[in-house]
Amino acid sequence: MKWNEVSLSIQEAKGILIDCSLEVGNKIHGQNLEPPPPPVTIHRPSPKQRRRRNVPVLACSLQSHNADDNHNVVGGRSKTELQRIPDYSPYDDVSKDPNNNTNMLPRPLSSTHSSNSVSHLRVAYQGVRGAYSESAAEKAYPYCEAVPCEQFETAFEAVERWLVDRAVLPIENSLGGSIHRNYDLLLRHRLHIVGEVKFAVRHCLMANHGVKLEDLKRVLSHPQALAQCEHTLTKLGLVREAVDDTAGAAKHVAFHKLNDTGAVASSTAAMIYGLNILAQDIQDDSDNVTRFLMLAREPIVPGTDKPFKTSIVFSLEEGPGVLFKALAVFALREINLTKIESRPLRKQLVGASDDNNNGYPKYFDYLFYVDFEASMADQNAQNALGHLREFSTYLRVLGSYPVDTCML
Ligand SMILES: O=C(O)C(=O)C[C@]1(C(=O)O)C=C[C@@H](O)C=C1
Repeated sequence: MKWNEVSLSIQEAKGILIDCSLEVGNKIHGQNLEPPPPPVTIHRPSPKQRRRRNVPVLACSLQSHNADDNHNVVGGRSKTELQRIPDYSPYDDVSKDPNNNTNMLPRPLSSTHSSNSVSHLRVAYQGVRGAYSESAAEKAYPYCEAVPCEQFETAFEAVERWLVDRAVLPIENSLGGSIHRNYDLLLRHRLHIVGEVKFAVRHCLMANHGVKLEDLKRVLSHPQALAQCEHTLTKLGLVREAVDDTAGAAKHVAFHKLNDTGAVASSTAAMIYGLNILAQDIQDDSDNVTRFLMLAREPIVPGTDKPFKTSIVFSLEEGPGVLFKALAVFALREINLTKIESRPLRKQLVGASDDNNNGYPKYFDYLFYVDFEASMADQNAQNALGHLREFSTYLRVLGSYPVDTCML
């Protein structure tokens, strides 16, 4: 069995696609996203727009001329068709497809596409200008046009609808833990992880000029940022209020000229929105790192020339020791796991049967997300997934991508 044969069946893929086609109506910074126009198109910024950074996504209908997106017609079929029927990818079990024709597969990105060499890309991130996610997008793709999105889901949709080329979204933080919403969205959408970015997050407490620390009664920020500054904010006795992103908090405080409210955000956000920094490095631990995922419509070809990591999601039959057995497939082959996360399994997403637990309905089924240190180009990793597949009820490779070894 080949690495690309380990994934959900075509039937299951259909289920996910149908589900995600129902999810419409999100907004990219105030603009309603219409259902995808036929044919699928992408907004290519004019040279003038390209010079203006952070232009929010506009649904418009110019054809793509991006070298990276040259798969509009694949094997005689338009990209539109390929997206409506099962989303072909090297991760799908093509051997189960009666119409299997590898010529129809979109050409995967090469592993260099995930590296810093890609410029002129439009990269979606969640938040407004000055958000940590914007900095992470710029670290992942220097010279890219970073495109702000209101919600995580909007960023996923923007990639799927060819409005942008990539998305960079947070997945875990060394102090605050996992960003569960993005784990759930990874399953619901059919994007591929093509890279990761680790970003050192250094929070500042900021307020309008003239406002002193003792004037503050409350503080606004993203829930993750508030959690990362728990001790400091408790010591200061500030009431915490959660908003969509850290830079959005700074913008709100500045825009409304609040004089009893501060924001927890980056020094970049303080500069952009003209706020005064009252305290620096207020995170509970100086090692505060957020890991972001780089997402694309197509996977990269995994390599063995540098350290690679692979992310998978699976579910298991009920029974004693099944999780132990699942993890043993990696231990037996000396493959190191770097992350394990469990999330509730929503049956309609993976097409699982409505099974009973000794006659009692079962409410608590789980999906397991695992990251391991190996490339899917490595036979050892392929063997491990082949083994796991023997007793998993669902298995999908989310991506095999280079490890980020450079901290910013
Ligand atoms: O609000 C921001 O600035 C973000 O980029 C989001 C986010 C997150 O979701 O975890 C990213 C990094 C920090 O951990 C705090 C917040």
